[in-house]
Amino acid sequence: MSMDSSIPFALLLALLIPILLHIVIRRKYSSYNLPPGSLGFPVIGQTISLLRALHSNTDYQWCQDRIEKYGVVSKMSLFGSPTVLLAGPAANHFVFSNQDLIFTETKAINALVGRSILTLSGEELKQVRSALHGYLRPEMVTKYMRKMDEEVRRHIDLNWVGHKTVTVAPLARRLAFDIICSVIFGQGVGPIREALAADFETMVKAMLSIPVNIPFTKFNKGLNASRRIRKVLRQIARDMEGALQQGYSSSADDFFTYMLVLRSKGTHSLTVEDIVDNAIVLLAAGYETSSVLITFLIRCLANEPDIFGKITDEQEEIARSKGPNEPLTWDDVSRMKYTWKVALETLRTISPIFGSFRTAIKDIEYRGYHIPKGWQVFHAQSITHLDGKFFNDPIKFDPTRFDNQSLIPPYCFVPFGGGPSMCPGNEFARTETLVAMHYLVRQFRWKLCCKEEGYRKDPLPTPVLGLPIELETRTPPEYAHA
Ligand code: HEM
Repeated sequence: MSMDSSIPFALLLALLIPILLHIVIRRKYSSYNLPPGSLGFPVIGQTISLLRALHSNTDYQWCQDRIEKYGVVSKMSLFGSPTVLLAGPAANHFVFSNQDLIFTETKAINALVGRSILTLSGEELKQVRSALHGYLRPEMVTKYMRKMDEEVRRHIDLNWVGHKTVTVAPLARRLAFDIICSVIFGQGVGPIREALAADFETMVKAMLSIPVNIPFTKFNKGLNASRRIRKVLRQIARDMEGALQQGYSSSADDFFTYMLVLRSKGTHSLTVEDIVDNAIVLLAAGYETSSVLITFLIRCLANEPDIFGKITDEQEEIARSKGPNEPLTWDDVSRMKYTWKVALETLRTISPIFGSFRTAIKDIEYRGYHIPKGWQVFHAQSITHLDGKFFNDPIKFDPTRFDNQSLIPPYCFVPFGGGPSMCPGNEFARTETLVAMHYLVRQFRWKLCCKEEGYRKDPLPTPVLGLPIELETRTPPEYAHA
């Protein structure tokens, strides 16, 4: 076929394939009332357009455009699967409480994090969920305060003090990683933690990669990193198991001991290998999201001097009630009410998690439409955060919205999700963020180096330059500790 004659042929094919696909789907699901919308071009569907929107941070508008065209339930095709987009408070309630919609497993996630809360189902998932939620419940977080306080001070002394400029995003990632590492398995500072930090960065990048396991692909590097992480954690878990068997271990604050004690009581039946897999998820889920909150909170404060001033006043007041070098306590953190409202407003305006992908494990009906078994749901949960129907003047940064949280309509503010899979780490995230802000605002003032710096979703919000800021020291470090 000559070049000239192949062009009309390709055009014809481009026209015919969606029509054929439409006919096949119509036939297969003739008895179903499928949501409105088009599945687009085979395999690709709307994937490229969504990825482009995430990258340019226009995903909110992307979803709104579809909602205006088709309503709050519409079908499309994403990452090779027929998908239904669900948005709005009613959809949030529906998805969070629906046991027949499970997190979509990808080949990459399965390979990288093994048998964990993200991939288990049925009774095993219930057991793991209850154990993890128990490990992160507020009474447990009170016990982790001391380590959080130590890690924040160490981090600031090492990375902020004496610097004229710092780049916030990588520092916030490292701080959140150090905190969770020291809490979860008591891994102190040193070469093991350094190696783990590097391997986690590589593994997390591979979670959304194309699962092609040939040398030097993102996925291959992620797999190798995940193997090294497993080896280190397995050894730590075995050491803890040994200590427990010999009666040496008195505390169950570290995740391994906590899980091994629960197993000995018959609460779950996970192997050491499974416990390691879940520790990996806990670590990754914890530091990825909290670091986004800390980063954007720092950015918001640079843009809002009045709010910065009020937070400083609140933190100074708390510091005045403490002795020199006295670590923060749970009571101190409970008094940081205004600072937390500012953090909530940060989560509203820049939610670390835009949405999630779930898979229907049986036919489901929503608002009169069918979601067939095996289809994906793209749940754009945070779209309600910026909807003027629920938040007056939604673009305005206004922490007073959280003065009376009962006025916020149900399922409209959901940064931590909801229902049985609601983020168990919310108290942990709140505490570490407030501890970090206490020491930062007491010691420094800051300005953005680049006022126009935007951010993209990668898939979590990431400032394009990493958020460089100019620092001015307020209180000399020797006085800032308490
Ligand atoms: C600002 C910080 C955080 C945000 C915004 C956040 C947000 C979320 C969201 C939206 C979900 C999914 C809920 C759903 O779709 O049903 C989730 C799940 C989860 N998060 Fe967080 N998270 C944060 C911090 C943390 C921390 C610090 C930890 C651990 C220490 C953690 C551990 C988890 C785990 C294990 C799950 C899976 C829960 C399950 O499937 O039952 N998160 N988080």
